[in-house]
Amino acid sequence: MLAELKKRIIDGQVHEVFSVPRILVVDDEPLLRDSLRDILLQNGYEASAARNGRDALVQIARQHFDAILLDLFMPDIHGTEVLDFIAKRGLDTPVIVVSGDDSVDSVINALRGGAQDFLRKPYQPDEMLKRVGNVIQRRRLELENRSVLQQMEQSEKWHRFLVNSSPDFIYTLDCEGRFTFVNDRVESLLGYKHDELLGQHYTAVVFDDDFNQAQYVFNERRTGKRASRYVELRLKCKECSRSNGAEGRILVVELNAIGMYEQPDNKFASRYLGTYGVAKDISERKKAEETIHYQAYHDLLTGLPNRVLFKDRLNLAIAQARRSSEMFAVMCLDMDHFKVVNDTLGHVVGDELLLAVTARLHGCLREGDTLARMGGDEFCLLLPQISGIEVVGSIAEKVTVALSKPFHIDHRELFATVSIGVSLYPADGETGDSLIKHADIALYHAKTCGRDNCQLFHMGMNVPLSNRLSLENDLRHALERNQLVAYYQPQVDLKRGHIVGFECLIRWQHPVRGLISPAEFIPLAEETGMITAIGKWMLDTACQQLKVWKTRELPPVRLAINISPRQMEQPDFVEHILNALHQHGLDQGMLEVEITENLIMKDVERTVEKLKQLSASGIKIAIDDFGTGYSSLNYLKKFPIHTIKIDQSFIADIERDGDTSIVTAIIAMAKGLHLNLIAEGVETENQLAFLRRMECDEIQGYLLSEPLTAQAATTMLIENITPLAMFAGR
Ligand SMILES: Nc1nc2c(ncn2[C@@H]2O[C@H](COP(=O)(O)O[C@H]3[C@@H](O)[C@H](n4cnc5c(=O)[nH]c(N)nc54)O[C@@H]3COP(=O)(O)O)[C@@H](O)[C@H]2O)c(=O)[nH]1
Repeated sequence: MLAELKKRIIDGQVHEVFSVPRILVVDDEPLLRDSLRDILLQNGYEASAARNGRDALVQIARQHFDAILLDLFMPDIHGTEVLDFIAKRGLDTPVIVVSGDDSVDSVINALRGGAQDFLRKPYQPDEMLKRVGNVIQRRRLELENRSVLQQMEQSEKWHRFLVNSSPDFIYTLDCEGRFTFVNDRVESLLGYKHDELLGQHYTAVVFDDDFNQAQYVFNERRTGKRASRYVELRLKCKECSRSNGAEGRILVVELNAIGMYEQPDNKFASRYLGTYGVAKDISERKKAEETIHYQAYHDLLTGLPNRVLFKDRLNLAIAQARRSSEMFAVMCLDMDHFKVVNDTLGHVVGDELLLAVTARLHGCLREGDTLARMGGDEFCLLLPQISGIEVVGSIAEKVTVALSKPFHIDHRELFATVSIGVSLYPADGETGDSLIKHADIALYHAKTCGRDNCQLFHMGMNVPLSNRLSLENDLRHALERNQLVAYYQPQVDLKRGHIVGFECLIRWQHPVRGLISPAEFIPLAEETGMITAIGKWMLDTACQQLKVWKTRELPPVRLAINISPRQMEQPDFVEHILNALHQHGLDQGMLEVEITENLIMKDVERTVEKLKQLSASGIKIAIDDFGTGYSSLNYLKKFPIHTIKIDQSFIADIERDGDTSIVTAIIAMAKGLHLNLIAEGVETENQLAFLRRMECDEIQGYLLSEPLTAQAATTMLIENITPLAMFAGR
């Protein structure tokens, strides 16, 4: 069977086809032509005939032949022109020249013209068939070779493409450790061109500190599971390369390497050629791991060690101090009133202040000290190798001095003080937790001692803390057990000398501890949320008192109650006040609510809305402790405010150093805005005289009266004694 699976290349593509070889017989002599064609047909070929040279050109141009039997001497064109035509068309069809002219020249010309063989007329049919079979077989082998070659080239191209487009650095080394192949990735990863690295020793790219470890993986001879896997190494990028940004860079890679052998399947029986390796760039992963690690141990705002890292350092300090019998200190610092800054000026300003405080605290550290942020406004200092308590004192002093200057943040001048608690190793604890706990207790004491001071822990401090816990417990029962009492401090009109109102001030009649000041339990009530119920109690009590006085037809006075931030936040805050007044049949104008500047600034929009509702109902609104908070004067115009209460610290200044500047400014401002003005904490005749001169509207203070029980306040109203009368004309 001549029909066979043939690979034919058409338009550069290899096509596999089954076909019978097709032969073209070109001869002008009809007898010869026909006999030749018949022999071919009888022997299984497909044969066509061309009667002259031109006919041959037409047929060759039209279709493909597997071989051509070509006569040379034809009347129209010579056989060599047909050969020319075939050559010019780039056809690889084998041609056997069949000619009566067997001169050497003729043969040479034919072969030069591209003929594959020469057959002299007359020929033996067997000889002719053998020649035809040969050229067809040769051509088939050529086609097959070409196809295999093309496949290999294609496959090589693919492999090269895959290796070069790999995100990893792929290389081979010879037995001496010199690069014999590097893929394209080397340029973007290490900054080298191929040629620069080929022939170089691998140490050219290994980071010096990693040489030892590198020698095992770069000289890897093992294959299979025992070969080097996931070895982490640092490679250095080409140093002089400025254009690619790889200069001086270190690349962290994960390397896999195996030995290469002449026969990969049988390394024992074959020669070792070198090492093949793949290096994956894991710099980004390492960076991410480092970030996660950093975040786990540092405070993100300040960059300081966090609680976890501080405890770790503390444990190290304990181990070291134990070995060397040394003393060290733990200092807990808490910023005073930081919450006010955050609540009123916002977290951005709060964060700026924390950063500025951190910077100043840094300036107070010795080498080896650790400053950590434990959360919020709380910092901890670890002071190793303390020679004596006086060192702690001087560091605390340094901190206080460093923070004493104002901070300029967001065009504002802010002040920050800290309360400090200190514990010492080993006297105050031998574990990290006990040292932190005791420094915290000392800090709590510093807070209760008026803030902005430093307290060294001593065992006696444990008691008041437990007191605080029992105080909290007792406060929960204070309401139901009727232990809360309202006191009333008169507010007197300076011109007329009449009592125009009272400020309601709460007290706690504790069964064991006696009368407890609100300064001691109101912050606790705020912290625990109990202030909401206590505030409601105070409002009801004040309303009841007003009702009693109204029923007894005493001169009408207003009562002022203090409102805490948590009360204001209650959704039914306004409703509750209006209901209370309504229930007791009271005129709204008899009640004044006192709020602080800081409370206003906490949530301006919502607060202004609630205050507008109260004001629209006739309830008066007073700003307490005026001048001490962080606020904008803008709200004085925006808010429905009736009264300003000058903070007692400014009134005290009049007496202390004769500084009247702030009071003078506040009075002028209140008058300009037509606001009622009350001076708080008036204790001396001197202060009274000044306030009278400045035409302050009302005063309140110990000079006239301390806060009174309901009964004493009632007596004062009944007898119509005006405390001011005593000072009239002075
Ligand atoms: N949310 C609530 N807070 C309340 C309530 N009752 C009181 N408080 C707040 O507790 C703080 C302490 O109050 P208190 O110990 O009663 O002190 C007040 C006065 O007694 C004191 N005062 C008055 N005159 C003088 C004086 O001449 N000298 C002097 N040293 N102190 C004086 O001042 C306090 C009044 O403060 P203020 O409220 O700012 O007008 C205090 O902050 C109360 O607000 C309550 O029911 N709810």
